[in-house]
Amino acid sequence: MAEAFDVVVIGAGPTGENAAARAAAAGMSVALVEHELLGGECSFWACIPSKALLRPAEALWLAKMAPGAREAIKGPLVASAVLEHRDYMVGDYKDDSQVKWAEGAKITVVRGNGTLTGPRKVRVESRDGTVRELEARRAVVLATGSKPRLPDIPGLKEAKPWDNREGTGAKEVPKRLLVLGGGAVAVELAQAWRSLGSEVTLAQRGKSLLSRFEPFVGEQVAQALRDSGVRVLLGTTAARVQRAGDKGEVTVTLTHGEEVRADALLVAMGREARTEGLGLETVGLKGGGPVQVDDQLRAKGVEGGWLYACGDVNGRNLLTHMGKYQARLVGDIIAGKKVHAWADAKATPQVIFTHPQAASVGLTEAKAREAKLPVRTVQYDMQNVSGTGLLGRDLKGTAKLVVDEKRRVILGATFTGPEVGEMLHAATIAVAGEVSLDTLWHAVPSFPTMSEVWLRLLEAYGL
Ligand SMILES: Cc1cc2nc3c(=O)[nH]c(=O)nc-3n(C[C@H](O)[C@H](O)[C@H](O)COP(=O)(O)OP(=O)(O)OC[C@H]3O[C@@H](n4cnc5c(N)ncnc54)[C@H](O)[C@@H]3O)c2cc1C
Ligand SMILES: NC(=O)c1ccc[n+]([C@@H]2O[C@H](COP(=O)([O-])OP(=O)(O)OC[C@H]3O[C@@H](n4cnc5c(N)ncnc54)[C@H](O)[C@@H]3O)[C@@H](O)[C@H]2O)c1
Repeated sequence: MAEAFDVVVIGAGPTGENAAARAAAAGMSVALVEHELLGGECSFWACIPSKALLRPAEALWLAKMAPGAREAIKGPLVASAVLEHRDYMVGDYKDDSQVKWAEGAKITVVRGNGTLTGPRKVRVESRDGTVRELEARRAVVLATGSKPRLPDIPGLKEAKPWDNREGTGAKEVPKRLLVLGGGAVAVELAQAWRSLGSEVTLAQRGKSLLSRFEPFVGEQVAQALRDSGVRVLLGTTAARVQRAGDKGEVTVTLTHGEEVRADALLVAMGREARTEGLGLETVGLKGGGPVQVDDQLRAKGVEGGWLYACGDVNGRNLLTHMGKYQARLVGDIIAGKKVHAWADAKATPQVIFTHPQAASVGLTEAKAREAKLPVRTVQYDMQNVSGTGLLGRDLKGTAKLVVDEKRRVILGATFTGPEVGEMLHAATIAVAGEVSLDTLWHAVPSFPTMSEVWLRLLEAYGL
């Protein structure tokens, strides 16, 4: 006989954990199904380890910009200590603390692979072959995340390249690393492994890095990578890949004809929703792509509105904080609240944790113009505010606002520079809250912080 819960959540990454927590906090009984580690990709093989690898290099870079501290630095990063710090931050790849948290939140953890077997029905098969049948009285939430995309390039699969798991989890620093891709994973991990001593080449098919951001972001991050010794190749990608033996040198022939040899090859070419084998066809959906959802995160095309999908699996915004946002809403919606997800389309923030950092929220100028909005932009150099100069010599960056001229509200904001990620939330509040420029003029930034750039931007606008 099936075990009944109000809500069954499949996948215990940050999204599934939050959906389960919110539903449990509203008094519902919740089963959280996970076949690997509670905490998901983000905690063990993505956000946390990548940031743990990047932060020491950023701290060293900032110290080198501060006279007095600079002179105290006697050598490069100690790679073994950085890798140890990474292992500490991922809890040595154990999820004990998360299990404890789930128990405390009155969530029933069910270990095993979850598949839909029909409306409101989930079958969980554990590694030892034990099967548990679950039934959801109110809702099933899919939060199965995503997996790396491996393009069909001759020899690539056979060469056993690194994906984000080895890219964040490798125990040794490769002498030579080739990174394929030019998005967030590529730039962050290229910089991280370069800082640990690898000779890094990055090959990006497009003409710029980080193409979803304002164009100056990709240009400045490319320059920073080059300054730190990464060879950045734009407009080229792998045409063929060959590995000598099982663990030997890898040779990649790039589309412009050059051959690059490396000890490790990292594929950072985007991600795909994890929906195959999930039993979607048993409820009338197709597997293989993201689960299409409406603004209440309900799967489109499923009668009765009992199936939800949030986080990477619905393909709306592949970011932990956006998955968690959707998850909180799903918990509330199942509990009967009338809410919907609108920040996805209007006010999604993102920080790229390279040094310098890049941070943006809302629409870029190009996207706003594409949407035919009445756009005016203002831009200011971060180095011209006292806060930046005090943080260190020769630190630079750019701040840009995309303003809706008619409504005098900010549609999008982008910052580059040292630690600008921590400045982003002010912009997110302004964008999500549609705070008028005239009101923002009275939001006084402290002196001498980098946030004074807000004053300069508003002055540039004409206030
Ligand atoms: C290298 C890297 C760095 C990143 N850095 C950042 C960052 O700094 N900030 C940020 O916001 N985002 C970052 N991201 C993106 C972020 O990792 C994802 O957006 C986030 O992990 C999505 O969370 P999720 O819970 O939806 O999915 P996941 O984290 O993928 O979790 C899904 C869970 O479901 C489980 N699962 C899947 N199928 C089943 C099944 N059938 N049965 C049982 N369990 C199942 C999986 O084992 C997994 O635990 C990064 C991504 C990468 C690759
Ligand atoms: N700090 C952060 O917020 C952070 C960090 C890492 C990852 N993430 C998120 O995780 C997701 C995955 O990151 P990602 O960098 O893998 O994906 P991405 O979509 O950001 O970038 C993919 C890159 O691969 C290239 N590419 C795709 N297909 C290709 C092909 N067939 N041949 C050659 N090049 C190809 C694209 O041009 C692009 O540069 C993203 O949504 C990203 O935002 C976020």
